[in-house]
Amino acid sequence: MTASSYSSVYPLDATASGRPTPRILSIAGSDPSGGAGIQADLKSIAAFGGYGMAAITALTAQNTREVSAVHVPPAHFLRQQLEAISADITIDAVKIGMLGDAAVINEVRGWLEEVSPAVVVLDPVMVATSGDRLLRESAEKALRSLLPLAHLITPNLPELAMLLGEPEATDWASALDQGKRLAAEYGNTVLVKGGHLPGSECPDALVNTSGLLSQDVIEVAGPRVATRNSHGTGCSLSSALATVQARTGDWEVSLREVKPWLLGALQASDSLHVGQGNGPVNHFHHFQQASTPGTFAAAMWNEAVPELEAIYGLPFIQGLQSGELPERDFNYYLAQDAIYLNGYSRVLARAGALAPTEEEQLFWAKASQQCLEVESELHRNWLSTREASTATGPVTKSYVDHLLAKSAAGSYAVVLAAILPCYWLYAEVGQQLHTAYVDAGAPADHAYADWLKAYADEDFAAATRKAINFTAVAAVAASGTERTAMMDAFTQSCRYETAFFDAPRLFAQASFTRAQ
Ligand SMILES: Nc1ncnc2c1ncn2[C@@H]1O[C@H](COP(=O)(O)OP(=O)(O)O)[C@@H](O)[C@H]1O
Ligand SMILES: Cc1ncc(COP(=O)(O)O)c(N)n1
Repeated sequence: MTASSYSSVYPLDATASGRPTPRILSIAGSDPSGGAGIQADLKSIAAFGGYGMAAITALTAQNTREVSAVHVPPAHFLRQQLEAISADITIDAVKIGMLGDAAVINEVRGWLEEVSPAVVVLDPVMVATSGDRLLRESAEKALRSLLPLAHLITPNLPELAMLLGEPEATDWASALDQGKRLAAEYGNTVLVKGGHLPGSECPDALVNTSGLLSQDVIEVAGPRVATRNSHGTGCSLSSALATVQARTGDWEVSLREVKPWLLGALQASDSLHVGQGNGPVNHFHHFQQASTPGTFAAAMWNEAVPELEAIYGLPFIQGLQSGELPERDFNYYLAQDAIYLNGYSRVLARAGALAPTEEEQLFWAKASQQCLEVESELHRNWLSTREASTATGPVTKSYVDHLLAKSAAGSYAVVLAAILPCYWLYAEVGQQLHTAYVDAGAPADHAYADWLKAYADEDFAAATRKAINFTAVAAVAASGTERTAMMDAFTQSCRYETAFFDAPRLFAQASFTRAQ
């Protein structure tokens, strides 16, 4: 048996939904491969709920491996683009990226002086990740003249060194010192980025020495992701910061919101399969987790698949399927299940108490009652003739404690996420075991025939689909923090499901050791 990439109980698909927004202008170069430049900016702006606009400074021919050509259109045409936008549209923030040459820089400077946008983030792009130049050397002086017009400057370490005319920093402390010197020289805030340093950590820090921040240096830690896919990280970070800053007006809040997103985008970059070189980051990874009930359900399923694989590999499940499972293990499982169901019933009742609609209240109240009925059925029909320990086992205790803790915390969405694996994984395992039993010709002399026949219950599968839907809908209404807590609770419960099926083996082992 294997866990397929799609749930057999619940149909997974996704639909899009819209969101409201600040208006953000990117003044940058085009990367036709979509990972950096205006393409990355527009994705990042959209990822943070902004309305993205783009005035193109230069066209590059590039992919994930190299920049093979750069074409800079006449600078006065850029000015026309900028004026067309500012004549009509209120711009809440501007992000500036690749500028190409001094003529372009001068036009941008002239326009900035005229319009004075409320937020200006300058990413002083000089060299691409691939090592190709994106700013003429002769334009470096002109670029420095733009710095006083920016509120936030986001150089990488080579760019920071060039702007100061110093050698590149090789450790974090000297990078911060350089950031302080640049901030002091131009009177603005500098974001010092750890991307170009070695080591397992990848911190960023906001630096401002004129008292604009709560401290001169606000460091936001983060782990380094082991990936080559860092094409466009600087572009993505700066445009995301411009967008959140336009909404919050606070650089620290903005960085603390953007940094974990960028980390997730780097971690999810492999799934994009774009190019052979330094690939792009996955800008919409967080959206894909929760913008619709379908996407959240799919994200939960992704978490559940490894646990299902583990469950199918357990001697308990394999023994249940073949009929060779020692009866002692099965009895232990049934006795623990009865204890578990009693606790689970209380948590289901709590979900009913927290439910936002009468339909859901009724669903969970009924589920809670049915759970107690199954518990007494277990005692009446399965346990009355068997010998099994009635003490609460360690896995049962931990699993129920985990559920009770989530229900005590009071978030309906989180309680549902904790409850769900018991439905979903049980229904999946039931269906697989039942199918395997039927495929084997439904042998009547199978030791667990009655159990396997009862396992794949269509009413239970229908209830599972409802439970998944309620959870996924609750996720869309939940805050980002609550969704993270949901995913945590869901994953934890999935792990307990696996441990629960493995508990009879561990109990038998421990009894054997004690008897020695
Ligand atoms: N491997 C990585 N793991 C985690 N974060 C990274 C990694 N590489 C870059 N970053 C982050 O990406 C952003 C861009 O950093 P950096 O690579 O220094 O700039 P640039 O893209 O301008 O060269 C920063 O927030 C940095 O911390
Ligand atoms: C048009 C354009 N703008 C900026 C960058 C820098 O991005 P990165 O340094 O992350 O490759 C790029 N490669 N292309």
